[in-house]
Amino acid sequence: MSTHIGAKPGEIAERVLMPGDPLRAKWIAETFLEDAKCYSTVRNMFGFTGKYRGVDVSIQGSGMGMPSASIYAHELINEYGVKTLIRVGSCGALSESLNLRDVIAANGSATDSNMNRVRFDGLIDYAPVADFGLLRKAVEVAESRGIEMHVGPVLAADAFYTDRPDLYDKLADYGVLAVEMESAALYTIAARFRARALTLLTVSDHIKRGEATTSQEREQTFSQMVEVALDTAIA
Ligand SMILES: O=P(O)(O)O[C@H]1O[C@H](CO)[C@@H](O)[C@H]1O
Ligand SMILES: O=c1cc[nH]c(=O)[nH]1
Repeated sequence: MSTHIGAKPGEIAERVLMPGDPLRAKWIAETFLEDAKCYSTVRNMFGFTGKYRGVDVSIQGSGMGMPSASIYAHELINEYGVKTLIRVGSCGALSESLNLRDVIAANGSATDSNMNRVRFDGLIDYAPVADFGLLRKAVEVAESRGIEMHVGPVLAADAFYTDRPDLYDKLADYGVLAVEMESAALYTIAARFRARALTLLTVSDHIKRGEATTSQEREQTFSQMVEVALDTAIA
């Protein structure tokens, strides 16, 4: 057991999908894996391991925001030997060219989080980026499945409810596709500990148009993103 994950050594696969929502983790495990077993219920942040096309894959909820996701990424890599982490999250579209349910691969992650300012003494604006091999594979998988993949940078924000919508507009001007809350921390921790990480997102909200999916849809309907993530994880 690690501090926040209740798995025994060997119970977590080298390849892990990480949704923020623990109930999305349960849905993914029950819907897409064979012989899925729950290895952790600590804090109700469920984790499961099963087989996808004969390969061991785990699904670990990571919670909302970078402090929570950092804990799970750190422990998965350092205490359980995880090598590949693919976040499967929801996001709010900033770009007018995106629609609800579009799938995004985040090649890089801007952030308003202070975590990397502390890491680098405020001297460096570290650029958290996706693992190129995983990104390329995800794009190939999406193409082969006929899924349009939008590749671009996202914002990893500390706040879900922002006081600065003007900054969202500015980021959109600079090509930032969407906002979510974990990718910068995931990319940074994976880089630090020599693991591979990618963030895939499904547009659950459109910030400019005020469109939104329901919480049930966020939990149980983002199949295209999950299938791309699973095919990428086992490639
Ligand atoms: O759907 P998940 O993976 O939780 O991701 C997004 O949804 C949560 C906010 O509703 C944040 O965690 C954000 O990053
Ligand atoms: O962080 C997030 C996730 C989904 N939708 C948003 O608007 N923000």
